[in-house]
Amino acid sequence: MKTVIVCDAIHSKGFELLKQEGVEVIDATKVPKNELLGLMDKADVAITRSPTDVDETFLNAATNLKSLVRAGVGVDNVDLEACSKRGIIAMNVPTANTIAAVELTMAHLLASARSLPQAHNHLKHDRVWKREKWYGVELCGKKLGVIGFGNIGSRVAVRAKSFEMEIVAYDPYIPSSKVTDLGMTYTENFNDILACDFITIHTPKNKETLNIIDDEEIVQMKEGVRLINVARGGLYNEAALERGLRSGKVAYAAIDVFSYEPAADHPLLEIENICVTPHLGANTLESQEKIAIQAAEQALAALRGTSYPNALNLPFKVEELPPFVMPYVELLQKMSHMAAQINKHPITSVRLEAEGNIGKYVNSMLTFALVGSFRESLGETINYVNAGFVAKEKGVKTSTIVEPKSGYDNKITVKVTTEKGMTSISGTVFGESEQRIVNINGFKTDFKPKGKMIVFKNSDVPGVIMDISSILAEHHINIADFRLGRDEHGMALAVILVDEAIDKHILAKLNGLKTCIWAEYAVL
Ligand SMILES: NC(=O)C1=CN([C@@H]2O[C@H](COP(=O)(O)OP(=O)(O)OC[C@H]3O[C@@H](n4cnc5c(N)ncnc54)[C@H](O)[C@@H]3O)[C@@H](O)[C@H]2O)C=CC1
Ligand SMILES: O=C(O)C(=O)COP(=O)(O)O
Repeated sequence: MKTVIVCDAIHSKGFELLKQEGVEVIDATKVPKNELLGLMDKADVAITRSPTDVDETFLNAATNLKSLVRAGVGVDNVDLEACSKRGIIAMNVPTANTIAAVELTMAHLLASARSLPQAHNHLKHDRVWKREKWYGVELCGKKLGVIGFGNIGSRVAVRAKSFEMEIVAYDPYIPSSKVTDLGMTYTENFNDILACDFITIHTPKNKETLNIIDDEEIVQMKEGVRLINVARGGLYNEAALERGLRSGKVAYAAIDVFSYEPAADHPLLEIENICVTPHLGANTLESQEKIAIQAAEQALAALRGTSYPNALNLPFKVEELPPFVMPYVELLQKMSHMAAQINKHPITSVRLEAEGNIGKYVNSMLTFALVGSFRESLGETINYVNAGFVAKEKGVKTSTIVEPKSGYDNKITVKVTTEKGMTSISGTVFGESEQRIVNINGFKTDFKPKGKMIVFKNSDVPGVIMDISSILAEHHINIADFRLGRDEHGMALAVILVDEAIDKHILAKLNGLKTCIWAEYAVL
């Protein structure tokens, strides 16, 4: 039975869904992280949240892991490259907690304007009624700098605009119209953000965004600026933030995330003018229910191998390939698998050539050629995630090229080269999905890439078909189809589709025929 391990707390609906589908579920949500490693070898799929670091140690323990679902957005604590090298498909659940994080940001924005937690504590815990101590500022008319205008940042901006704030957005990876169409200001100049009254950040944490706000930036900010971070700890350098807050340059900070978590002993907690929450961005009932259901659905899809929604480390995005490409990728994988079967030697290069519109997708398609080519020697251990790494590790050269049309609307050719020579197979798709192999090593042919087949190269002389059919008849092998291609140098290549499997003795007999140059067997 397939096993899913749930490493961090998720809503019970996620557990229910997994159990309902009959998979074994290990509930490791209360297991200490050092003991979790001891359970990891049982899991085919793991569901994690931010408390579980998916690093080399975790992955070394997860010897059977095939997929990982991060039940949330941020994957800064998931080593995607290490997953890819192991062929583990990593997915996240990118939008189910958007609103939860947006609304927490709004709460922090308002709390920072009016020092809500401090006023609350003063009254409730100190029992002091001192209205004059708690003068805040208004959001209305103030500038809000938004760093990162994705799912969360853009929605925070829309809500803040309805509070009559002026929005200035910085995000070099989006078209400016995404901002300007909303009547907001788009800037490429980070100084425009530093000139704002409030600044909120909503980017992923990576090399580029780590410490994006440091001492140098704080110096340039307005006196009394207010900073909000509901994205990731470390985007604002925490030591610099502490200095800014202590000096009064930063009037207030509202922080949900820390560079290390749990952060119950964090130096920022010592500071007065701050509102902190323990990474609550995604913690609404609605969001957790949605995330758990989606994470469970993604885990189940991955277990079935049917799809990998929101996969992060596939070298292509299946959703981005137009439907007409899909039969070609399937065909390409079969052609490459066939090439590797009829030329069973260590592969030195894989080349993909394309003609017609399909040429636009040639780079995304290369992965399928690699998976097909390695399937014969590596079996199920090769997949779309690790194919590129395996090729690199084995020193297999890869290349793609778009060629001018040669008669077909679209045509793809895979050239698999081994130490013994190159095998070239071309194919096309008729109508919406009729896959056909149309050329093998320069010999024209036309057959569906399906089933058991003998590929037979011979001198083009009379009697060959008879010789082949009598050997097959002798072994009670039924011929389902026979396709013959000839060249102008007196050679021919036949593809003989058969109903029964061909063993090595039959193949040896075929190879022993006088007219035979070589005969190989392939199953697609
Ligand atoms: N506190 C919490 O519990 C939660 C935190 N998050 C975090 O919030 C952040 C944003 O999440 P989403 O909006 O869902 O992600 P998203 O992927 O939709 O948006 C991120 C945006 O940041 C932009 N960006 C990337 N590098 C940038 C750079 N150097 N400068 C400016 N912009 C840059 C991207 O172009 C993108 O538009 C993530 O770090 C995520 O992990 C998300 C959900 C809950
Ligand atoms: O989705 C995110 O990026 C979050 O930060 C939420 O994290 P969590 O699942 O609550 O540990």
